[in-house]
Amino acid sequence: MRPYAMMVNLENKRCAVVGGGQVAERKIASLLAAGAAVSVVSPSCTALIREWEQAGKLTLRLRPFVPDDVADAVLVIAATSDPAVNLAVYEACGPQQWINVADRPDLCSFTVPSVVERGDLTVAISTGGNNPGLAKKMRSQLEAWIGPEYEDYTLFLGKMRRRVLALDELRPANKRAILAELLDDRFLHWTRSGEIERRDREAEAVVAGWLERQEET
Ligand SMILES: C[C@@]1(CC(=O)O)C2=NC(=C\c3[nH]c(c(CCC(=O)O)c3CC(=O)O)Cc3[nH]c(c(CC(=O)O)c3CCC(=O)O)/C=C3\N/C(=C\2)[C@@H](CCC(=O)O)[C@]3(C)CC(=O)O)/[C@H]1CCC(=O)O
Ligand SMILES: NC(=O)c1ccc[n+]([C@@H]2O[C@H](COP(=O)([O-])OP(=O)(O)OC[C@H]3O[C@@H](n4cnc5c(N)ncnc54)[C@H](O)[C@@H]3O)[C@@H](O)[C@H]2O)c1
Repeated sequence: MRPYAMMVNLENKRCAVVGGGQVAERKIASLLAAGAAVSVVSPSCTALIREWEQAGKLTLRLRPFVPDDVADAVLVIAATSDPAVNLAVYEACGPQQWINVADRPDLCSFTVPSVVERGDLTVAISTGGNNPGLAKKMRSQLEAWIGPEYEDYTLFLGKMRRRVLALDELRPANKRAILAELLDDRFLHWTRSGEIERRDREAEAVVAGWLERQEET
């Protein structure tokens, strides 16, 4: 199996998590962050899952799993400590549901990567199930390299890209040249050092320079 990596919009999508331990908690945290409509079923759960329930962030059924619990979910995670229950969750799912079985990579129709998040910038690491510890280790190595400044830097590049693409008077080749120049490290450097006004001014100067050059030719 060769996986297909994609970014999924889970806003308001029904997601069922079976189990309420540490693994379920980690998976639930990322589902909630993605705006999913999460329901959890488990006879016991962590304090944080209980807090989420009390804050109205998810629905919680404090009892053992029954097959009907996953009937209307588009995405299902089986993360109990009982392999027989995890298998029963898998068997309760149809081929149209996305299923993750925490202790059975072979049954998963999707697995969860380790993720570096900097606002709209996402870097996902999967080892194809070979060693999740390696994915976690690489995440912390990448986090040291891709610092918090990348959140603002990504927004800056997004804003400039939209601005440049909307300039009807610019020829497509010149738009590409500006976008390439804006990716120069000096703009990252100014974001990192907090020289935001300078960065934005220099970016505008790049755009103005190409507009001028175009008029001359
Ligand atoms: C990345 C991450 C995402 C997340 O879960 O959010 C994730 N596991 C993480 C951590 C982690 N998991 C485990 C350890 C203990 C050390 C060890 O055993 O190695 C640690 C490290 C720790 O906790 O410190 C144990 C473990 N994991 C799986 C099995 C079953 C098996 O392999 O058979 C067992 C043995 C259970 C047992 O012993 O009973 C299976 C899966 N775990 C995956 C994802 C998928 C494959 C990802 C890939 O392609 O690499 C897959 C296939 C299914 C899935 O869960 O989607 C998250 C790091 C998040 C982060 O911090 O960045
Ligand atoms: N995929 C991963 O990332 C990963 C990482 C570590 C462990 N695991 C596997 O995931 C399993 C869960 O790990 P954990 O640390 O969260 O365990 P845990 O013991 O902290 O939690 C297990 C949870 O399962 C619930 N549970 C037990 N029987 C149930 C039932 N019949 N119906 C519903 N819920 C039930 C318990 O109430 C508990 O909340 C482990 O057994 C391990 O094999 C997977």
